[in-house]
Amino acid sequence: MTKLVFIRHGQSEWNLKNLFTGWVDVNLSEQGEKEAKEAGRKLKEAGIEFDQAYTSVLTRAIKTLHFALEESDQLWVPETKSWRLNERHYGALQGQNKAEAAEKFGEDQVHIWRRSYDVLPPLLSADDEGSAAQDRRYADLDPRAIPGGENLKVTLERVIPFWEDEIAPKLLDGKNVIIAAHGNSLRALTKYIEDISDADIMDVEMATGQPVVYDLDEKLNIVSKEKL
Ligand SMILES: O=C(O)[C@@H](CO)OP(=O)(O)O
Repeated sequence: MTKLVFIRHGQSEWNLKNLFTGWVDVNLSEQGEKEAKEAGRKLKEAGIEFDQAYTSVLTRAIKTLHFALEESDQLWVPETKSWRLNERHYGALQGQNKAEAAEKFGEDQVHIWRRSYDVLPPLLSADDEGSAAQDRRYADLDPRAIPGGENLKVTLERVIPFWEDEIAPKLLDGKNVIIAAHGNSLRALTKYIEDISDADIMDVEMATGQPVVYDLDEKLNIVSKEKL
């Protein structure tokens, strides 16, 4: 049996302020750091040992991974960072307050932007201040791959190639894997591996800093799922 663990980063400074975050590289809040360390203690208690770690290129996920691995005495575990595990890009909503946006555009519209499978948020253009096109960490990416805003469908379409090319082969090789990422990149992966419908995925939420542990058989079928 192979173990696959998803962990959404601990609370970020912008989760705390209730701001749309997406690809904006904010830090963990104090509470978020505690959540990440607590996750590590739970992983240790459960005796889960990893062979490979994956995370995004965003600080809040990377730090969550490191705190969790450090607390479980596994900071040495090899890790790969990829933009493909980034949070969904929230386009021109990034930096806006979610409650204020609901007042301005209506609760329903904001819910559709946040949880519909295929409705895009208002987009950011490549020359907008804050576009990822201006950010050195994406310099090697084809500029056409840099999003101006993503829905869950587009997020899934850029996460899955990374799953298929990098993560699934490790699991098939019997390696235990941890993925520290984001609410929506992990919802995309959850949808894919659990075969959740476009409608039902709207109701799936990931708690910050809570490890979700899957046992997978040799064909990567899910044998069990447990939230620590
Ligand atoms: O702002 C974001 O980037 C995400 C995660 O915090 O928000 P939401 O849960 O609304 O998709």
